[in-house]
Amino acid sequence: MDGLITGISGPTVTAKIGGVKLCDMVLVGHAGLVGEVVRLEGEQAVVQVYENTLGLGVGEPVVGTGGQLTVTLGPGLVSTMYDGLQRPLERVRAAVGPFIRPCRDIPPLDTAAEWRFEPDRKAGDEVGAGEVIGRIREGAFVHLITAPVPGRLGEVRSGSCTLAEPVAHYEDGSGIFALQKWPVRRPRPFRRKLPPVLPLVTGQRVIDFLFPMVRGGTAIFPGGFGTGKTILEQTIAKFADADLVVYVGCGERGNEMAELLEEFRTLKDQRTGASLLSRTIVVVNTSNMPVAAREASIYTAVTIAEYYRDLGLHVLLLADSISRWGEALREISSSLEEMPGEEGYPTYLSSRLAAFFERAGAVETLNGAIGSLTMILSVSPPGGDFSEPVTQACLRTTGVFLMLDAALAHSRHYPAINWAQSYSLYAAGVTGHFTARVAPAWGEMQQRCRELLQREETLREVAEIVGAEGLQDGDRLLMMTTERIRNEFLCQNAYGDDAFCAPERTAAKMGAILALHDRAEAGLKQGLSLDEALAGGA
Ligand SMILES: Nc1ncnc2c1ncn2[C@@H]1O[C@H](COP(=O)(O)OP(=O)(O)OP(=O)(O)O)[C@@H](O)[C@H]1O
Repeated sequence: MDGLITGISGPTVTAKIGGVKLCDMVLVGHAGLVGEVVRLEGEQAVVQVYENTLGLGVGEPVVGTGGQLTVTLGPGLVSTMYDGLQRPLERVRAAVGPFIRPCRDIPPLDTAAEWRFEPDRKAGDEVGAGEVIGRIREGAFVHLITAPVPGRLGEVRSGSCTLAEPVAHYEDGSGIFALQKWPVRRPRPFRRKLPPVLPLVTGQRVIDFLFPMVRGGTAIFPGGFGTGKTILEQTIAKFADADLVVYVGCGERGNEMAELLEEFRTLKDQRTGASLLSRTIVVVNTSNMPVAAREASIYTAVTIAEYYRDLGLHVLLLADSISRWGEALREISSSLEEMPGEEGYPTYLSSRLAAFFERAGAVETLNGAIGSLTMILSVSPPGGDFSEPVTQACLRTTGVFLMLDAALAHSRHYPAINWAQSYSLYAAGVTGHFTARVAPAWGEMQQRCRELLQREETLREVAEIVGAEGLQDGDRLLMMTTERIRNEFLCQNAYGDDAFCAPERTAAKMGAILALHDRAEAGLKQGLSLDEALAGGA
């Protein structure tokens, strides 16, 4: 399966090569750049190259690998920062310096590191495909080492091992390794999908209280330039109630990713007290990296997330921003001279995004455990126009829509989530959970809060005409209460002690605001003036 480059157009390369299939991974040029076959016409293959093609020449070799683009999965993924092709960036920097260039000899997982293998099965046991034969502990996570094919075990090790050597052998001498490779475009299998009903606490009051997330759900927050997308993604990454966080920096600034890593190293996980990095995997494809590799980074990240989900964990995938992936699809599609769809995006944009969102969910794994993969993705609509194709395509498939409002951001109301336009399709189910477990009045308070904010919307128009003084005392009280809701409840400074708010405190805060409102309202009914009613109620 060797061929030759016949043409190059940016990241798209045509090659004369036989025996390759669609989506096969090929190595392009003398440098062995990683690419994927995206079109086949007889012996002519069109290859999408995920690395910088600068200096690549016609006539250079193209070598088929006989398989698809894969990720390597196993112990050692956690705390690592990868690029879209799963190169461990810190080890690459140590080897070749800060400017990454193709280097195939640095494996994604450190094959020299020692792990402790605890066998579940012994020599002579008959095992089925996918059956667990032992486990390796990586910090708080337990990796299940499974048999790739059915057979009888000839030898099973116990104790110290590296990823380079087999932890067990079949009777025919073939080895079973603790690491496995999985094609990124193929969703990992599970026994069955479960309805996502358990809340995912983010620690952001506006989300947990008004637009709750569930484990296994999907959320997007579109917002124009500077509306706080990155800060919101990072705050959720720090405080969300997930076992593991996979954070994808897709086409964003490199310095933001560097700061994030530095912060994660020093910050502690609320639940375990360990460093936040010990529950985080970062996949970066910063704005200066090849655009086409954004496609690879998204799929690499989701496959890693699925692998940890299959260990029975609640995994949260955060991507900032999904629009940069959309832009990459547009660029790739135009270099392939495909028929453009809306605004130049490929016609398959919606189906590609929908298939990606389908990989989220709560599942019963093949081993009978319950795991979930939740996705919270930021969207950067150009010019803050939410009618653009990527936002619209995401809207059709996501359960939570958090609209970041430029006007709120300009008035420094953060997180700038517009409470009138956003929604959560999971709210009904999750409210019951919070009502039963956190505060009996949760559902009722949520309802009242929504009503107050809605009534304020109407009153605001009246107040603009007659002035606040022209309003009746009852209406002025309502305006005062909603101002408190907005400033003290919906606003949350990501840099202070208030960055995380547990559901109990969220309920207490809302309870206090509503109690004050009720006392003052009762005072008004008894004929007190607003000032007297507020003083009496305070
Ligand atoms: N919760 C918050 N608390 C305090 N400040 C915030 C909060 N969210 C955002 N900000 C402020 O808003 C600024 C812009 O936020 P951020 O960089 O996340 O926006 P963005 O939407 O990702 O921008 P871009 O479109 O450039 O990627 C931050 O530098 C910060 O000062």
